[in-house]
Amino acid sequence: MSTTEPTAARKGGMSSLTRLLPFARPYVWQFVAVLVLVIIFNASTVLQPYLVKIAIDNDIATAHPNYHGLLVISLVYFGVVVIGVIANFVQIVLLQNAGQSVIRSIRVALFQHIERQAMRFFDTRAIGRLVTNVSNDTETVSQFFTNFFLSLIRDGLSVVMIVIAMFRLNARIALYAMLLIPIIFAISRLFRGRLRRAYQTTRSRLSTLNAFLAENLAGMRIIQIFHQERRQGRAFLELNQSHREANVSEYFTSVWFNRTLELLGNIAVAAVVWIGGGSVLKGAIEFGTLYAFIRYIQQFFQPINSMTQQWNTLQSSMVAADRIGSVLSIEPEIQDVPRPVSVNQANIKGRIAFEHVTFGYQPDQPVLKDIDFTVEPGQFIGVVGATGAGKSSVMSLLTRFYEPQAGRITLDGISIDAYSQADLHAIIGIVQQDVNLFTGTVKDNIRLFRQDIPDEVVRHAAEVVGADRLIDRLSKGLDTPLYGKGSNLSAGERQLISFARIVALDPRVLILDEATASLDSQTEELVQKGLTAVAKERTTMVIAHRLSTIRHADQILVLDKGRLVEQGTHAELVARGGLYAQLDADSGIDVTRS
Ligand SMILES: Nc1ncnc2c1ncn2[C@@H]1O[C@H](COP(=O)(O)OP(=O)(O)OP(=O)(O)O)[C@@H](O)[C@H]1O
Repeated sequence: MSTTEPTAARKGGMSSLTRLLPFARPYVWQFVAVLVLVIIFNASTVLQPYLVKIAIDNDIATAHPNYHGLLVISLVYFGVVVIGVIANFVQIVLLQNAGQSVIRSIRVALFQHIERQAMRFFDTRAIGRLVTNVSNDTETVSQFFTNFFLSLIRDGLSVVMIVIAMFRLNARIALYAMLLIPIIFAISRLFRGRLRRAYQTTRSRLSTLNAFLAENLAGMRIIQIFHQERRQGRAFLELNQSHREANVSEYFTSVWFNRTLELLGNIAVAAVVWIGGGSVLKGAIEFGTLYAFIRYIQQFFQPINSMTQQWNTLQSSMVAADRIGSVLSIEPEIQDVPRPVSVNQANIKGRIAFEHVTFGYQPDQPVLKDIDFTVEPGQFIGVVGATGAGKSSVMSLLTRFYEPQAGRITLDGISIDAYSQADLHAIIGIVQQDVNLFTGTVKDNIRLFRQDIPDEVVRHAAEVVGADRLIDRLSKGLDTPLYGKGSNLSAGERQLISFARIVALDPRVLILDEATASLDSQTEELVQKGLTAVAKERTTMVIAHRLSTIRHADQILVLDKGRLVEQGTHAELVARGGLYAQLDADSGIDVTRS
């Protein structure tokens, strides 16, 4: 959170908070029950001084002390306290349960919403920021549903009940007490801005500290290799120092505020003792009434203090709700058509056609221009071209991660837009150079947590790509846990897992995006053999830096600056003497660097 939150964000925050209210709908009865329990608890608190007053006036400070009446009042007092404690306990449990359930729903909805976004969404956003949205911002909003909501009803009701009780006891002293309200209001106003600024500064410095920590932990290897430990240590110290100062200052402001209210409370008690004591001496009011007044004045400050503190909660919840709302309001750029074609995986042939496709990540800067080619079912296609020629972009369009500005892409003669994205992604499988592994076991990563894929299939997939030797070496075989992104494996080993994954998931169309780059030549040969066997039954498109990988392809597409400049078999293209032939002359060399 920045130190100066934009006013617009705060203004929009209230409506963002209201937009999150539907998440609370399933728990409305729990909130109603909380309300009832809060009333019971408050009534118990307000009743206690009144019962003591009755005991003093009727049974103690009277000419005829009444022991029996005292016992009855004591028992009633005890009963009232017990009811209050039970009501308070159940209310806290119910409210926390409802509040946390609301947050769980918001978090899941937010995550699922982010999952549905097209790639452009992720291109333009820092992942760290989205993580903050899903974890911290939802946490902050949860305080609205628990602390703020509770304070509003509990403390608001307390104040009202105490005021009523005071007026019922003695209207004159109650009116004097009401003089406190504008004073409390002025003090709260004075501190409100300071408290908010102090709170926001602490939050902002904490998030800077977290970002620094996350970045440095992820880049520890670079820090150590370049001897930056001391410098980063000093930078971390400075961040912690500024966080410490902000925290102390926040605490200081809050203590100042509380103590000022406490002082005012004590001055008010002294005034009541003076005014009320005088009335007792004159016999205008009873001693018990004075006692009750003193207790009410003390009780009066607690809810007001608490409500003022909740002002911060409301402010931060509004900012957080606004940030959540701004993500939730982004409609996924790429959506399924209302009635996608129904797909039977077994009947998919895997014929792919690009029809005059033009595409740019920025619409006015095309990176693919008028791309037109057809891949017949079961063909093995190589795609080559220099760095930035557009090879990966072709694959991103085929998987519908992005949509072309012009032209059409079809699968088995049907535009890929007509398929649901879930079906399309089940038909087309991709292996990239950067392998993404998830926290879980080797098996989880091969079958991508799909429990319907049996162990035998996973093992067979590993054997096909030669990953079985690796797995046999691991301490627990397929059940070996992989740490953060598979850091306990080498780059090549991670790649083998991703090859096994594609075999296990069995897509009809296979895309290998420079996938064998991390493998040594011996392992690559093994993987190639396995993949050739797998590729036989399906359409395969391979982006290759090394021409040897695609020499035997049925067709090779040569891209140059976003255009498809040549197309044919290796022999045809070499004979043609164009760009491919030039690349081939450097055969064995990484063609992107040629
Ligand atoms: N997500 C993106 N947002 C904006 N521009 C992008 C994005 N991805 C790629 N580009 C640009 O599009 C062009 C084509 O990139 P692409 O990744 O398709 O090339 P490539 O042939 O696969 O390159 P390489 O061999 O280096 O992987 C490049 O100019 C690149 O800078």
